[in-house]
Amino acid sequence: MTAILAIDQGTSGTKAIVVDDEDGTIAIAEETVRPTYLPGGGVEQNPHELLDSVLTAGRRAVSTAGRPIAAVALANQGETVLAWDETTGTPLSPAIVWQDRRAETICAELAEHGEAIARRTGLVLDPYFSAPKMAWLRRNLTREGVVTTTDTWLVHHLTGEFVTDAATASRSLIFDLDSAAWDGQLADWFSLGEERLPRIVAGDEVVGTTRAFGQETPVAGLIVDQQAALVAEACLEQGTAKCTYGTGAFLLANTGLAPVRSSAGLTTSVAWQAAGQTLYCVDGQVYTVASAVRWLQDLGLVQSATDLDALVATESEGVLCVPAFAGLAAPWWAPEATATISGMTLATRREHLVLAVLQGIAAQVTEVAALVGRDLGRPLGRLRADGGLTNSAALMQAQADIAQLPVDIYPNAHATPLGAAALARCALDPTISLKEAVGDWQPTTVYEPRWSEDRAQEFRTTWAQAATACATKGDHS
Ligand SMILES: O=P(O)(O)OC[C@H](O)CO
Repeated sequence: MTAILAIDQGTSGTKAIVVDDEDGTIAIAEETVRPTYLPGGGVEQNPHELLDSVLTAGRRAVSTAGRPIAAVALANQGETVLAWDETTGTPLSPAIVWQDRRAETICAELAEHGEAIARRTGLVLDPYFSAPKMAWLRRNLTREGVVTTTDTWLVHHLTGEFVTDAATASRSLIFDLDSAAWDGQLADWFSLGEERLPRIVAGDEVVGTTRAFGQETPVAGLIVDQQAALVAEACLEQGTAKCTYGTGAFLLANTGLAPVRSSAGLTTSVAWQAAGQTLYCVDGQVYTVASAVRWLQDLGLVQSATDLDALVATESEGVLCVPAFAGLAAPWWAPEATATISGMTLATRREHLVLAVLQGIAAQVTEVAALVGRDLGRPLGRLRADGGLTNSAALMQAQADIAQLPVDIYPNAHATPLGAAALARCALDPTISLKEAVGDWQPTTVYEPRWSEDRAQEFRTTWAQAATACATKGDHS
């Protein structure tokens, strides 16, 4: 019986679970964290709040589980950065969240290197990734201390080590995808050449030990949250794909041992490093999903995400939403794009707005899914889905309808921590394969497309035109 504490430090909250290889998930604790949205596209978090949430949720889960834990695993937001003092661990800046777009100026200045950066990193020169944010932070906030992604800081607090995992490093724009190592030339371009960068570790590596959750325990299973969900959903073979519907939606497809460069405007990253191998994935992003629902809540149109299905209209009556509340990612890469809702009349009710937002999210995921299929050389046959918003039948049905794909709902609300836990299990026992650590799963629900192909195609065409209009409206170049 081996119990693992797996912590998912996400944008809107931190979830800690204790998962046992015999009894499954035996304890869950969650802490909300609140990003601050600033004018000009800034999105920040209080680092103390992040650390407190990790410690509080982790300790509560361990205490509820009431049994010793063999390892602590940590999934992180991927591209969120902060400056901190390496001796004391004290934060020297707010955490600059992945949704923050203020590093756009940094990217614009490096435009002439855009192609070379894309070739070497598999990413697109966009403020979403961590290096532009690190450079922006250095220029505007502080030159003191080290500047890293949040995982490095959290793990330093737990273990005293200075590390990040290969998947997180691959989200930076200063990481060479083929050699899976930091790239000095790229770091120079971002004026980060003098920075002390963390040691890159594998997902199945024990990086140190912590006493933060009781007795001394190894820390292993470091990974980006999206990649962790890819592991949990057993997307272990080339060509398998999942979409997580959280703060944003992230569709990732495993491309195996080959870092396939997207010809379709998607990004390529390390999926995970384990058993001495580096696996890669291609991914597309919808920046605002739960954030878009939160916006509906803030306007008083819905009370909570659980209201969506009760309030949604059956037909949108021509109301169309492009939910680009924090710019548009793949394949538009338009950080300045803003959301639009069109087609409203005096007969438009909040139910239509709710449906339009849900359809807008599903349409954006659909465009990404189609491009993933292009990069894989064959269309996706089905879509595995996890994340809090898979609870909305209206969203999932819209997804199946618009994408014309069956959507398989992952049966567990904790895909991300489960993926990190699987890697930690492999770290504790290298004789276990990742496949064995993950196990099989059956969808709780399968949403089959109900729309005709023609209707889906017509909707996609209209929506894509609206998205392109949003993307070009924000383009001042
Ligand atoms: O915090 P989440 O779960 O919305 O995920 C954040 C993403 O990984 C950002 O790239």
